[in-house]
Amino acid sequence: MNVKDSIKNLKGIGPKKYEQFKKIGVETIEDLVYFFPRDYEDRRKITPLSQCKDQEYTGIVVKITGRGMEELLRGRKLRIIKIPIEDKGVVGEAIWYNTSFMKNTFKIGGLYYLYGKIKRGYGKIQIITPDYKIIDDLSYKGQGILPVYPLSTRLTQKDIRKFMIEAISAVKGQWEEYLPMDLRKKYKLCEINFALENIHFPTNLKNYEIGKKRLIFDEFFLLQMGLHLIKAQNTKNISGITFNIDSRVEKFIEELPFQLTNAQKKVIKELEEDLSTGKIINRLIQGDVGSGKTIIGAIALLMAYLNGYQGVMMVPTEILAKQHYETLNSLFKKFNIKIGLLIGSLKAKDKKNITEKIQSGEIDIVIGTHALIQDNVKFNKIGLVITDEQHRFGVKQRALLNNKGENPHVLVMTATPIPRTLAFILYGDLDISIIDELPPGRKKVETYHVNERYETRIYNFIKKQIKLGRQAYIVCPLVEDSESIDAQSVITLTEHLKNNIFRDEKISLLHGKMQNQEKDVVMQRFKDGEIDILISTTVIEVGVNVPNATIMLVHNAERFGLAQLHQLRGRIGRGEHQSYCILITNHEGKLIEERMKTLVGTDDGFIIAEKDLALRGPGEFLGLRQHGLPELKIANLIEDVGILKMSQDVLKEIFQEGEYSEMSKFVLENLQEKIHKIALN
Ligand SMILES: Nc1ncnc2c1ncn2[C@@H]1O[C@H](COP(=O)(O)OP(=O)(O)OP(=O)(O)O)[C@@H](O)[C@H]1O
Repeated sequence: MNVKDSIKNLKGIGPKKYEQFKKIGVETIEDLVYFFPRDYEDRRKITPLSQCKDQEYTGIVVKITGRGMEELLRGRKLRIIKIPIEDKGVVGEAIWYNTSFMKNTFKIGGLYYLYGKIKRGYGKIQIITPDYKIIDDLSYKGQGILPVYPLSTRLTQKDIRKFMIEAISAVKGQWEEYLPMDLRKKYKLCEINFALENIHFPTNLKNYEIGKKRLIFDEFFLLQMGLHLIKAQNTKNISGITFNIDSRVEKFIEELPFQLTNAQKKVIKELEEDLSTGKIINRLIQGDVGSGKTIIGAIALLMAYLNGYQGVMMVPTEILAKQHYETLNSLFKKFNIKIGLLIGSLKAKDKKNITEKIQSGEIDIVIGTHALIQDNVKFNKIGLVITDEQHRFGVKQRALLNNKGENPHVLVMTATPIPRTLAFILYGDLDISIIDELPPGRKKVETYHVNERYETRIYNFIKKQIKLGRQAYIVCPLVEDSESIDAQSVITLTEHLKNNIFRDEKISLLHGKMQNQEKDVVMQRFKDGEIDILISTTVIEVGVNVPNATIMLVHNAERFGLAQLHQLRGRIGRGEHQSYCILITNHEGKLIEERMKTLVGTDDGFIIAEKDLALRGPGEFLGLRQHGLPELKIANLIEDVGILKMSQDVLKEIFQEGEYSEMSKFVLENLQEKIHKIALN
């Protein structure tokens, strides 16, 4: 038998069983062997019946001492089948429910191995619905370590175990090793056949660990190999638009009201190098909150413009789109650049007008939201696509925008630091630039974690700040009160504060349920200093830039993710004044305490992101179901970070002598199909 053969070749798999396996994605022997256990049962131990403990799962060796009895309970609905057992003079019962045939299954006087849950009480010892096996003599050593598979169809553990044993032995030794021996030795990775056998039926725990490590490695390695190949493909055959480095860019940078930080300079240099070589750039720019990503985007857009191409920037909210639109207009005052704003809330007539100008090339740079990816938006000559806050857009949306031109350059900007490990997997097809430095002169935001009892004191403090001319944000998790969620709401809190606390201050609210126009007016007034206190949901989370705001008060901080709180805190500390972030939690708990402590203790977004990821797991961390993470079968992004790093090292080593070295050819030839399956699906 071959690993590619259908599982129909296994004894006992008829059309019905086959259908069941198909449902869990298993059609070939290979699929089956790559269907990994979710857990194991240690069936090596045999406990004397007298020493079995209540509720314990264990194996026992017993003699069947008589015929089974059947009892009817609950108005004859429940049948209990009791089989008498005995071990060294101690007697007990094996129990089954509603399966009368069990009465006649056992040979009276026969010796059996039973594995199941023990129940003790009222002087009785019972073993509940155990697995059983007739054995020859008392020297029986148990069944070893048995796999427990995830069950979702009508297949039973017994079924899967049986077919697995058969499959593994049918293709024994046939799994092809793709890793060269010296690499395996260096990184202490076992041979693939050994790994696959020991992940299902480990001879001992050590071999299980060894096998598991190899398979986790494979999963990470193949995934990254796939991304590596996509990246190579993206850049190899298709040539990108070449942007000439224009001295006007240099001049523009010189005339900025501030000096670029070294980190910003480094990223600009990386961009210039990429853009002038004729390859297509696909680059992720990661920077912490307030690190100055907008100016990088602006410089890239300017380069496109000076080379005669249109540029586009897509952002996740209208507030942000408008803010960038204003920033770019003021930055590019000296140039004759036409900038357009395309957002969903424009009147149909204005939208039509803008799209026409985009198509005719009259508009050079477009800033917008999702409205940009509508079918009717066509570009004249697009050379650069920037998406801000990438992970709020799906991968598909990014592709739609990228496809609006002939291979435009792509820059992805994200303000939510993504832990390196995740970034490699989510954006493995992109080059990564990191801005790991804040503009000089920023004062560190002071962060405090308190409970509700401090509210009055905090409100007094806010009053003082407002007297000094500053502004404040107050964030709540809910828009309006909810019966099912016990948390502060924007509407109720605004009423309360207006009537009782801040009678003299100018106070306004902002939330996602308001009309776009209303939101704009409020935001604009806050920017202009006409509002002192803005009570808001997290609509202000990304990108909003009001340097005069110095207070961020978050109610029910326990309800937000760490990365999200860090983003909120990033709204302050953007000007010359000392800023304060106050996190009020309304529930207690060790985990809440630990999370708040992280925020109080550091303002490094990367450290916070790592911690958030570790505490909440990747799905929660990214906050979206469609987060683009591949489904991993055996590897765990948090627990197995060490192996992930190792797989990255191996990848480097394989390609260090070039794509066509003996080593990389060997690995690639053996892997083509697998890479496709894992990485490109
Ligand atoms: N090198 C610099 N020196 C001084 N100020 C700078 C520098 N670079 C950017 N800034 C200013 O810092 C502020 C924050 O920049 P920007 O809005 O680009 O941050 P960001 O990285 O987009 O942050 P966020 O993700 O929080 O919005 C802006 O007011 C910008 O003008």
